Amino acid sequence: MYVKICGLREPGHVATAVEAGADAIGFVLTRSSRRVTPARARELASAVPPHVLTVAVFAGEPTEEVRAATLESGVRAVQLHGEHPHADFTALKDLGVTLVRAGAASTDLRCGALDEDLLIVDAPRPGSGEPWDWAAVRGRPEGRWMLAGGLTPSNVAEAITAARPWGVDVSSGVEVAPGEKDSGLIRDFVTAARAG
Ligand SMILES: O=C(O)c1ccccc1N[C@@H]1O[C@H](COP(=O)(O)O)[C@@H](O)[C@H]1O
Repeated sequence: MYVKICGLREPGHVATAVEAGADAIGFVLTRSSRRVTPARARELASAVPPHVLTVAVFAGEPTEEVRAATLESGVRAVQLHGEHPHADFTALKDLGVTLVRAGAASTDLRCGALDEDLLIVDAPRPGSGEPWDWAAVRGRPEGRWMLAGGLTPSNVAEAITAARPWGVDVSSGVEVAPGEKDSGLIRDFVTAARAG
């Protein structure tokens, strides 16, 4: 089970996620209580070993802004939320980073439909911590796809059973307050996801 921990802002939480065995770590570069600057994302990403994917998260920014922020942060993957045309993914190909498309269950559920490398199937309001009907997508997404939206250490096993994803992605569920991660919850989430 591939595990991504998103919305990290502090070096201690980055270290915890790496030690706990996360496969990917996300930095939010869009409007959010978890937002960090590209410079801060670079600082945080510099402590992440190469086997862990560093991801910059965007939601609706123009491609040129995404490109500039990605280069400045030095991350190895870009995650785009929202209604992006195929051309936006094509325009980012030359960056040589992993492209991640994120959308709700109503979007095209074939990973690679827009030339992305990974797909995230998320709640209607990304980053809200709101659970949704995970079972509704069971058997529908194709390829390498992660389930997100309202996952926590307590419910991730149930969500995996319901939706049968390739991976899982969490932000709110490992926080004690909006934007405030908790090391214990990060560890618990990775353990529960792997056991699920
Ligand atoms: O985490 C955010 O603040 C965020 C803001 C805008 C777009 C995406 C965001 N995060 C993504 O949302 C899900 C996690 O949601 P949840 O908080 O666990 O319910 C995940 O894909 C994050 O990368």
